Amino acid sequence: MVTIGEQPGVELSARGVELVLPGGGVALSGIDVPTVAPGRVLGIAGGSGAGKTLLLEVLAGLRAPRHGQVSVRAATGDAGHVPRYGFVPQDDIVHRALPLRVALEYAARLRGTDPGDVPRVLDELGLGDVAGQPVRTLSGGQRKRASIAIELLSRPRLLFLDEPTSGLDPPAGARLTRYLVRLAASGVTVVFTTHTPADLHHCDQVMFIAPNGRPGPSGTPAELLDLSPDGTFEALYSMEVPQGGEQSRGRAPRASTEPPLPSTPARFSPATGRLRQWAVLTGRDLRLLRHDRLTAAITVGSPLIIITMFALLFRPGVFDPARPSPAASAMVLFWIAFGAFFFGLAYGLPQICGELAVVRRERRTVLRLWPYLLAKLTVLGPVLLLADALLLVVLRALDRLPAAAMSVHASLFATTALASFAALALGLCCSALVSEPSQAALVLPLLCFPQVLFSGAFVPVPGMAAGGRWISVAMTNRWAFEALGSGAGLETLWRGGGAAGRTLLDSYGNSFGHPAWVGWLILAGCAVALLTAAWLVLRRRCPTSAHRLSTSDAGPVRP
Ligand SMILES: Nc1ncnc2c1ncn2[C@@H]1O[C@H](COP(=O)(O)OP(=O)(O)OP(=O)(O)O)[C@@H](O)[C@H]1O
Repeated sequence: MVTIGEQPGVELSARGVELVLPGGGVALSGIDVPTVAPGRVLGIAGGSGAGKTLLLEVLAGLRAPRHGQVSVRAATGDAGHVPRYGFVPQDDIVHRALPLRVALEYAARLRGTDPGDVPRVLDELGLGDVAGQPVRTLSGGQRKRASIAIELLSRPRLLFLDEPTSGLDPPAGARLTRYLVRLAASGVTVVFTTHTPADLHHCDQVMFIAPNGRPGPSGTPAELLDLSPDGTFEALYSMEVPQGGEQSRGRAPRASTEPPLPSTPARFSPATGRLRQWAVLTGRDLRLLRHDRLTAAITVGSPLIIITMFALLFRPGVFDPARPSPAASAMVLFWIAFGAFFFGLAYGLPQICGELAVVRRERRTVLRLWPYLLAKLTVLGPVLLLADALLLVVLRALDRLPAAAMSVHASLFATTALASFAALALGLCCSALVSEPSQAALVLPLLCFPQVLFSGAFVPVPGMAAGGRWISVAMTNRWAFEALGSGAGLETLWRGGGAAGRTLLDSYGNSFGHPAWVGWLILAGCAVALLTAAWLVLRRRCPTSAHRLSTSDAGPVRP
């Protein structure tokens, strides 16, 4: 039994891994991973596209192999024990707008670890001097170390790193590899992929993946160099060994020239429950807005610009019961409905796609999706409510809305608020579906057009073709427009509006005949359904790991 501090070490091995890609191609076949003892380093090498990342993901439990078995065993003899593990992806994925220390503090809180540990981890990785800098201003090598720092916060016992030295100059790469060796000497089992043969000299064990995911040679660096026809690692890249070939016998513990890192046990909060995650994520979203000034300015500024445009566009007095202007009153209400929809959609669309990689990474360890989505609503909801309220107050103050009882204005506000929330949920759902903010920008007009065309404002629902009527049922803007019309008493106004009013009453039929709360129920239902859809999309796109991090380090093994 091997125990590090209060934590047991972790042993990793795999046999006969075969992985099939979604398209049906076999990416890995017959791959054996030699047993990596606690506190040892395994380097995975191979040509570009050989399957190193895929194998790392299989070992980390992020992909299920078609055949074969991965064994991750805490060296306690307790089969139900789940070791803490970390996965550092190839890209340096950290919120770039945040100062490094702040980004790490939020990562620590999310994982239920002590944010007070952040300075120690930063110092260990030589990042203390740049702790206050926004992540986007760090060099490539510093960002790589920042990415590793995030995983170290939860003191993993098993650490996977995908090409940690890529993009670094040779001395920086060597420093990072030596750091990993020291980390291993403190009891962490380290597995990393690399394109740099020099990295392999630092490993306890090395395995090659031959082209097309076939098994390559494996063993200690010395054994492999003996095997190599020219005594270099480079000659082993294309070498294939028969399936089930001899595995590494391992080697005696390495005598490190540098002292191992301290292995003090981490201080964990009892759990990162949903409520705590929601609070941390809400704080982080607020902080992101604060540090990303341009986004904050657009968030606050765009409703102000739209409200100003509405104020300039509409004439005053169209709701005057003595001299109503029926067609103009319908247009005012439609554009209010569309404004509320647009605020919500424009806020929601950029939210997830810009940080999908971060979500994916956090999801592998601790992130729960409902707290994540609810944090977005918590931060953006009040801004939306404020924008909707301001829209109505300004238009009423300028006599673009009826001089009616408070209850009428409350009804209009409830409609715009629900329309905005439904659109926000639509925006979040589409944001989860696309991969890039640029794609989200392309989706914006595609989502807006049908909401204008099929809202029933320009072509009243009774006048639409059958297909259009069906589509209009799915348009939140239709229900918002009708609820606004009902709440503002559009039918009563039009009855007193002479021939023009009567014509409109005929063409709009029963559009405003139902009470506003019917529209509210539909809008609320749409918001819940779209938010659930966003959750489902995220669940599919951001899988959890089979050995997902348990911050209490005592949960059961997941199947
Ligand atoms: N999601 C996917 N769908 C289809 N093919 C994929 C997917 N992920 C990886 N592949 C393919 O599987 C093969 C192995 O990919 P992998 O990323 O593991 O290679 P790698 O050895 O890490 O390469 P590199 O060193 O260039 O990063 C590649 O041919 C890649 O195109």
